[in-house]
Amino acid sequence: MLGARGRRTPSGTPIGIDPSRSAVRLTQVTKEYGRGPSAVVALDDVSAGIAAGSFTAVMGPSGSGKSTFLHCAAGLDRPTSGTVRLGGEDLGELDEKELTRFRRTRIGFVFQSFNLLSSLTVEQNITLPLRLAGAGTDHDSVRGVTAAVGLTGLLGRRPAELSGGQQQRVAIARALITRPEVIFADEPTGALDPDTADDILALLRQAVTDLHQTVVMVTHDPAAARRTDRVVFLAGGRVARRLDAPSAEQVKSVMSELRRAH
Ligand SMILES: Nc1ncnc2c1ncn2[C@@H]1O[C@H](COP(=O)(O)OP(=O)(O)OP(=O)(O)O)[C@@H](O)[C@H]1O
Repeated sequence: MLGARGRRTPSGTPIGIDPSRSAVRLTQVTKEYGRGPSAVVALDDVSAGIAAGSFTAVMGPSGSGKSTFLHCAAGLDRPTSGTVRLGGEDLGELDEKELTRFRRTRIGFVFQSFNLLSSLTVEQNITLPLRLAGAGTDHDSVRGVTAAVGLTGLLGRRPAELSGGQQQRVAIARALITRPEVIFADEPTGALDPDTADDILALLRQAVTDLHQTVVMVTHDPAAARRTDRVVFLAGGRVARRLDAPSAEQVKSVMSELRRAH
């Protein structure tokens, strides 16, 4: 059901999530931009695991390393040192071509700005990852995914003929179509009004609960973080706190603490 929060064990772990099985694991990841005195350490010896089948938010003050974390975890950027394992694969061992193929077939992305191709129809946008991966289009799964995200009847439209919320639904359908091991979302509700944002969060929750996907989302919004199973807080490029089954109030309070401290 849309918007349903997963049931939890007494310890707070959502039922269905196996915390011992990481979909993504970062081990001692450091990422430096630039060299010498002007070098910036965006991630500083970060170790973190994302449980398979969980919905995780990454939060932290501006400049704390959230985007860098997401980019390194998703193989969009390479750490300066440390390892990232996703679905049993050490991303550092893949060359550029293998990494590109890995991203296309095993990872889904959702961005704040939707990143749809304006000249393609909704259906063509959704099936693009399959075509890029050289896979055939399975019409049943396209119908299944478009129905799940509420886009039935809009497949022939172009992005400019859709609302922001509908465009983000297309982006989520496009991320789901390959049944990736992990979906990474960078501020997916940042450009949407609160009601539409809530619908999109419900959809991401549904992908976790009903489709058993793993979703990792960077957000600034405590109301969005409240919908997740766990929040990983970064501060100064390090993991500062973790919060399971977070309430918006708890998230706000940790965020104020971290802003004061950094
Ligand atoms: N390409 C880059 N070159 C140099 N420094 C960078 C680069 N990208 C990020 N940084 C720096 O790395 C640090 C972490 O940046 P990052 O974008 O990961 O933080 P963030 O938490 O996502 O920030 P925000 O919430 O403002 O988007 C910041 O100090 C930033 O200025």
